[in-house]
Amino acid sequence: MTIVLDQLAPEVQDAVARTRQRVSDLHAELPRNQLVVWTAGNVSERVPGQDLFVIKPSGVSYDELSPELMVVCTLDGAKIVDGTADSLTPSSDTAAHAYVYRHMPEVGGVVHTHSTYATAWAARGEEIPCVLTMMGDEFGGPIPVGPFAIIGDDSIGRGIVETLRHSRSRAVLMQNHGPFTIGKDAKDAVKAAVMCEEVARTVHVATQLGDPIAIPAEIVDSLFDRYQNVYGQGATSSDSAAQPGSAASSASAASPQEA
Ligand SMILES: O=C(CO)[C@@H](O)[C@H](O)COP(=O)(O)O
Repeated sequence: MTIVLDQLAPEVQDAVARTRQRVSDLHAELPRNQLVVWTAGNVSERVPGQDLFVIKPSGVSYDELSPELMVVCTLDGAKIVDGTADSLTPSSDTAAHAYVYRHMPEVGGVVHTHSTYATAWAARGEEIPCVLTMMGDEFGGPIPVGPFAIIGDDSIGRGIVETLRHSRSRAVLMQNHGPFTIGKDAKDAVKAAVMCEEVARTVHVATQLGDPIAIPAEIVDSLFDRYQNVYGQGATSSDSAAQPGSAASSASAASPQEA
């Protein structure tokens, strides 16, 4: 059945418009944080309460992106009639993002970059060991490597889900490709992409100087618990809501159906 945005309920159209604005704005964070060059990388966000998500169009310059150009897709990765030109195709990673949304109901945002240091670890197929308190805080352990996967079908999404399902990390280094991150919303996933690159760079520098010292598992647990549950401006703020990967989110997440 063809879904036509203009024919959806007014509140759904409003939710789509707000998501388009957020996703468009967040794309500016990728070049601003030096995570991408040219048109590489992409951000998406689930439309709250709907089986829809918003993602950038493929191969369009970051300078030209605007809310009106953000493409609206079903969770199968099919573009709906969203008011953009039929010729405006969604990101080449749309199938991967869609797979994550279908299989990880707690995830509200997905980001992919080719940030230099994280991608260098991915090129070696090596996980980033947890040797920084920032990694314990943000990722709750090492940042894992996902399998080599072909672009365009479910392979990347399957690799992301299979890897992150067994990890507290919200970042995965897809081998020979680059980092994909997840979050409770797109902003949260962008933050994970920024943090992933930062720790990839620092741990790389550390390995050039000698052998980094691993942080004991029980201390990683306590760092993760404090940062996820106590850090910041109070337990009621949205920044301290259950994160994908945290115990709270795992407890509430439905079982993946198709993996
Ligand atoms: O690595 C890839 C393809 O997986 C992408 O990051 C491209 O670099 C950007 O693709 P579009 O989102 O513009 O299609």
